[in-house]
Amino acid sequence: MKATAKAHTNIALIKYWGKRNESIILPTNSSLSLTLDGFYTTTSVHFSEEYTQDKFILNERVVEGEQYRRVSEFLDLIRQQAGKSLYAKVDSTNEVPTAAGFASSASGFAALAAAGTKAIGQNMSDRELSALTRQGSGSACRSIYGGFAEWEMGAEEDGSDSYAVPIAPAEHWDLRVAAVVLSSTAKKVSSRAGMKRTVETSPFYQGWLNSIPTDMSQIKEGIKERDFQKVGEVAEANCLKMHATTLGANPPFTYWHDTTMTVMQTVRDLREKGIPAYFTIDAGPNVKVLYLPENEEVIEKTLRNIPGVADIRLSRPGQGVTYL
Ligand SMILES: O=C(O)C[C@@](O)(CF)CCOP(=O)(O)OP(=O)(O)O
Repeated sequence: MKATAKAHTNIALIKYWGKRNESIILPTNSSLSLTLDGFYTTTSVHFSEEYTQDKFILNERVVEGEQYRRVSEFLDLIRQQAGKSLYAKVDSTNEVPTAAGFASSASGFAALAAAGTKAIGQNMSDRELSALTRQGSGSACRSIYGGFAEWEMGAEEDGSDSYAVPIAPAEHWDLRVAAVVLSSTAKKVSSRAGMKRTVETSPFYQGWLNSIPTDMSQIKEGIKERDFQKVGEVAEANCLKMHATTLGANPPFTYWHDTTMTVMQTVRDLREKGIPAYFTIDAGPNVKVLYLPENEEVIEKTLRNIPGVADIRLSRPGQGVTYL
């Protein structure tokens, strides 16, 4: 009983930032992302009676500790849903330059969910697979689909209506993303810890939640119309509101380093010069820049010249989960 699946990471344009339920990962707000072609995980899962415990291999190295525990607990969910008690060997290869500030957990859990359910003999709908993936890592549930996907927060407390739905396929719009990798490697607050502290202590948090419905309807309109200015403005403002909540947390924190802000200013300067570009930032110092294909050369050159920038990784819209 073996299967292999491939899933891409995604970049949130409307951020998931807060849980209303930590144990089954239910969010406080809906979010929307673009699946990216450049970064992906390939995972094979083999369930067999020969195994006396789960085994997790990542990029040809045996994984133990917290990362192993999260994978083994996720396999428990798959075993439970299938009514089986077989152990498994999980073999994953990440084409996600973890340093690029992309949540490799997004492509990782989406590929694991797809390969694991297939291997154990469960044929799930995309929504069921997304709801399962959500319990591994929230943002991963959006990677089931290619192109633009919305993770509907749902209202049920058992999470049965909290999963991602497709908004537009990758072919709908060739929107490009440049990941600006900074050389700074200072320890950061994880997205899980960062959103928990913010939800629990930031006086700005309710303001963040209040702004989501309008942001979401605006950005979906912009995607439908392929209106780059509208999508870019909403995404950039949404990211700034998310990060504003961390400044009000107790204790306060920010993910931004000095080079983060230099990149943000450079993107604003590009707009001043008539080159449309917008930034978004997740739970780390790295910046992702949205741009249009015709400006790829000037965008890459400008970003690469910023002191403190280690690398630029370009990406196009990517496909949803596939079985190999
Ligand atoms: O991707 C986004 O919507 C925005 C973020 O990347 C941060 F900016 C959150 C990602 O959180 P995730 O790693 O999915 O958390 P988990 O559910 O605790 O595993």
